[in-house]
Order: sequence, then C-alpha cells, then structure tokens
Amino acid sequence: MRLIIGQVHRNVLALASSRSCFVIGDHLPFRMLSLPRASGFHQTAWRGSQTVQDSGSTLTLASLEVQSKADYVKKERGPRTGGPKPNSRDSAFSVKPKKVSSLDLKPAKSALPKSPVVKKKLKIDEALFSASSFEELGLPPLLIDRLNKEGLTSPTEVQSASIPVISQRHDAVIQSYTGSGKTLAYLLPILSEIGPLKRAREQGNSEKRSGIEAVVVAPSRELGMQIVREVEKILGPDDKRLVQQLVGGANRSRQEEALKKNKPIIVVGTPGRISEISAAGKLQTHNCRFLVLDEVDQLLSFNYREDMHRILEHVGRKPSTSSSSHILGPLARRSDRQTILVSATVPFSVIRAARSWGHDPVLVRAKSVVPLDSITVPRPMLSQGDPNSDSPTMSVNQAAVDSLPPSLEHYYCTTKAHHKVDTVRRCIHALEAETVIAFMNNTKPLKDVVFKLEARGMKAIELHGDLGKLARSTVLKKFKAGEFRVLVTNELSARGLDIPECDLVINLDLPTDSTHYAHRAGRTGRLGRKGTVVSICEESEAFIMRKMRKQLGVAIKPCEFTEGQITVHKEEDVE
Ligand SMILES: Nc1ncnc2c1ncn2[C@@H]1O[C@H](COP(=O)(O)OP(=O)(O)OP(=O)(O)O)[C@@H](O)[C@H]1O
Repeated sequence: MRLIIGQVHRNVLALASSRSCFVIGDHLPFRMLSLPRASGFHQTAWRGSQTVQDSGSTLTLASLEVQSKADYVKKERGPRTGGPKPNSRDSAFSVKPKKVSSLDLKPAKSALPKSPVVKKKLKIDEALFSASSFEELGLPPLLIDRLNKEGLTSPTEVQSASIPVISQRHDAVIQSYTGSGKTLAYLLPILSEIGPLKRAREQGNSEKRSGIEAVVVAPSRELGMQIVREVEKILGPDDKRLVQQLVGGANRSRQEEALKKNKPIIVVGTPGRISEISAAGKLQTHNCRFLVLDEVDQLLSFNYREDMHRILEHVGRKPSTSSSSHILGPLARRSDRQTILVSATVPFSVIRAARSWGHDPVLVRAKSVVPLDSITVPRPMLSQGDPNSDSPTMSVNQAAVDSLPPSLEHYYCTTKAHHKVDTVRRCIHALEAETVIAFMNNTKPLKDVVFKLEARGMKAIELHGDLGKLARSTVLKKFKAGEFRVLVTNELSARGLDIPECDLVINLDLPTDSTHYAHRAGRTGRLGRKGTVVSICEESEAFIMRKMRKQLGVAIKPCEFTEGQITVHKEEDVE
C-alpha cells in the first residue's frame, strides 16, 4: 500500500517557492512499532550488568555524585548552541504527531548555490545536556574559563558520566551515540590533570612528571586532526604547541623536530605514525598517564594489529627492571597508565580487551556506569538476531544498537544502478538538504559520481584516501565553508568526522553491516540536531535494509522521490 502523508498544497507555498514543498507528517506507526522494541531490547541486553551493579557494586552515577538530569535548568548559551528547542529527546519518542523534517516548509533554492553560501543553522537538542554543570563535575576553574570562552557552558550527558569516572582514575570504555560529545568526555578530565589548565594540587602532593602525559590514537588523519584542533581550542593560542599531531601523510621529520622543540604534553595521531616514531626512539611515552583509543572497535581490527600492539606495549610502561614486576608480569606494569576506550559502537570484543588491560575498568554510557566485570555476552541477542547468524555477528549487532542519535530519520529507496545519481539529485532537492555527505564503498566511482552531479548543476567534491593530506584537508575546509553541496566519499569519512551543518547522509552503496551504517548515519544529526539518512539501493538489495532495521532497532522507511517530493511507503511487514 502506498501512503502520501501530509502534503502541503502547492498554492500555500506558491509565494515562497517555485516548487511545492512536501511535509512528512505522522511517523507514528513506525515509531510505535520499532522504538519500544528497541528500548526493551536494550534493557534486557544489559540486565545482567544492572543486577550486578545493584547487588554488589558501589559504582553508580549517584555514588560518583553525578546528578540526574530531571531538574535541568536552561542556561544562556554561546553562539554554538543555537537557542532552546521545545521538544526534548523524550518528546521525540512521544506519540504526538510530529512534523518530521527540519527540511520542511523552506523556500526552494537553486541547485547551484552561490559561494560563499549562507547556511541555515541547525538547532542542537538541549535535552542532550546534563543537569550538572562543569563546576559540579569538579573541573578546574581555569579549564572552565576556557570552555566558557569557547561557548561551552554545560556538559552533555556522556561528559557528565565520564568526567568523574576518569578523574577517579578508572580505566573506562565510553559508549554513546554519534555526535554526543565523546571527545570532550575524555579530553576534559585529562586536561584537568595535565598541562597549564590542570587543577591545583595541595603542596607536597604534586606528582613530578615530564614529557608526554597523554597519547590519543585515532584511525584516520582527519579524525586525528579534528581532535588536535579540539585540544588546541581548549589550551588556547599561547599553549597550543603543547599538543602535537602525529598523523600519517604529514612530514615525519617535521613531527619529530616539533616533539623535540615544543615538548608537548599530549600527542594525537594515527596508529602507523605513532608506532613508527616510537620504534625509531623519538617518542618517549613511558611517563604517559593516559592512553585513549578513539574509535576503539576500528583500532582493534586486523588492519592495525601490529601498530596497536606496539602502542599498547609501550605507552605508559616503564621498562620492567624490578624483580616484582618480573614476577607479576604485565599486571604489575599495567597500572602505570589509565586506558580509555571510546566508540559509538562497542562490541563485546572491546569489553573483553578492556578487561584484560585495565584495572577496575568500567563501561560509561550517557546515564549509567557499570563495572566491566559484570557484563556478559548479551544473551537476549540470541533470540532477537538472525537465527542463521553466529555469535560474533551478534556481538557486532549489539554494538550498533544505541549508537544512533534519536533525532535521525531513516529512509531507503530502490532504483536501477544507472539511475542512482539521478536519485541522489532528486533526493537532495526533495529534502532541500544543504550539506550532504554521500557514501560509496569504493574509491574509483567517486569521481564519476561527482562529474555526473556537477553535470546536473549540483556542486560536488570527492574525498578519499588516495588524495594527499593537503588535498584532503582542503576538500574538507571547502565543504565545511559551504563551497560544495555534496561531499562524495568512502568509508574514510564514516567515523568521527564532525560537520555540524550536515543535514543529509546518503548511502549510494549500502554499508557492509549495521555498525558501518551507524557510523555513516552519525555524520548527520550531530548533538541532537535534525538529520536524515537515505539509502539508495537496487530492488534486490532491499532485504538488506529490512535486516538492518531489525538489527538497529530503528524505523528505516521505504520511500521514493518524485516531482520534488518525498513519498513515504508503508511496509506491511515492519516489525
Ligand atoms: N558540552 C558541549 N557543549 C556544546 N557543544 C559540545 C559540547 N560537547 C561537544 N560539543 C560539540 O558537539 C559536537 C560533537 O562532539 P564529538 O565530535 O565529540 O561527538 P562524538 O560523540 O565523539 O561523535 P562520533 O561518535 O561521531 O565521533 C562537536 O561539534 C563538539 O564541539
């Protein structure tokens, strides 16, 4: 059965637009069916750990003196926050009919935006912010001053949960959905302990340290540089030399010289370059107190095996000379550093790894902190998953649940392979998206898609790993500045990339699994902003979208784009 929901009559918008504008109305049937199922699923999946927490553990948010968000008071925000938003995260799940798109009721614009483009500001979701303030979390005053100067006045929920845990020296796995502020969730407690903004220590109680005190590892240059910029922003212009990038593709000898000259306290880099410089004896990390693996599930994959092994063996580990450390082996040396593992998708393999490296490791999520020892393989998945799947796949599926921001809308449409680019164009027009990231699985066809989009009057640019470091950063700069409407890219951009203005993600090739879907989708809807994800596939692939919908526990609705409008179909078998 075909449904066209809530169309605004052409005449209504005739003055504002040359095209008619389509408003998607009530998504209730899908939400009612899928969301309670997802949340029930979530609760059961983690019930084992909750029981342990209730019965034995003293480690709860309350015990860490983190307040509940119930009495959240709206605060004046800086320019980044975009003002208050009436509907909270909870209300996004409510049964109230909702006009979905942030993209609705806007005048149409030409396909070829003039440069520079004046972009709409997407509102962030205030419900994402925690009840506690940075002061309540015990951050040092100098650091809070710097945050305020950057317009950051309240922590997000995952920051509220993580900061006390890391400050209490726990090893931690931080899991929270894409765009929820995980970077500052680990950077702020680290910068409270090291560098010029750290908290004042009582006299005689100060540990004397020198050299690099924190190492942050990220899987791509782009993500590495993004983290560097975040640290620089907090340290301020006078101290930004205290963070050093060690990303691949950049000049290695210059990086080595900077290490010698600037004496950084924190380095951020990709696994290959960090381990290369470390192996050459140019990176002294034995005094290091913090090791962060951002996008840990990707870093622990086979591709990074050797480099990650070296990093884990060397960072924060003094050469073992004493007889006791010899007897106790790795356990004795492990305590020298705090290990923090971060991702929106945390499969059980990461939990297992964290247990073996950490002491008192905990899993930190937006509203809960549980000891890792209490977590078991998520049994309920066995009955929920595909009966033909084996357990590692289930672990991956479990990882993807709760990784998606609740503010996202998901659709898929089917078309013939040679009509895909035209569907992209129609989709962008119908949704009136301004900043679009289109994902493909391979590098080669990217250029062709860019060419075809440009030929159809849509400014597009490609980004992939075969471009040099400089070219990659230029492409990103231009895209962020609004010079291009569509970034056509591959898996390289799926993780961590923070482009708050991105209002539409398109899968021009289907992602390989639900974890990849979650990270691609997470490039839009950052910090609770509105965002739409559209997957374009061939008819024969539609079953994959239905499978992903089940695995992710979100409604991915079938649709088509015709005459400048999105038409949403009802699918009888939506569960
Ligand atoms: N407390 C805060 N107040 C306002 N903005 C914030 C706050 N914390 C983070 N942000 C902003 O939110 C955006 C998303 O943060 P971040 O990139 O850390 O998300 P993430 O959870 O790591 O996402 P991903 O899983 O995709 O890597 C960034 O633009 C960041 O500057």
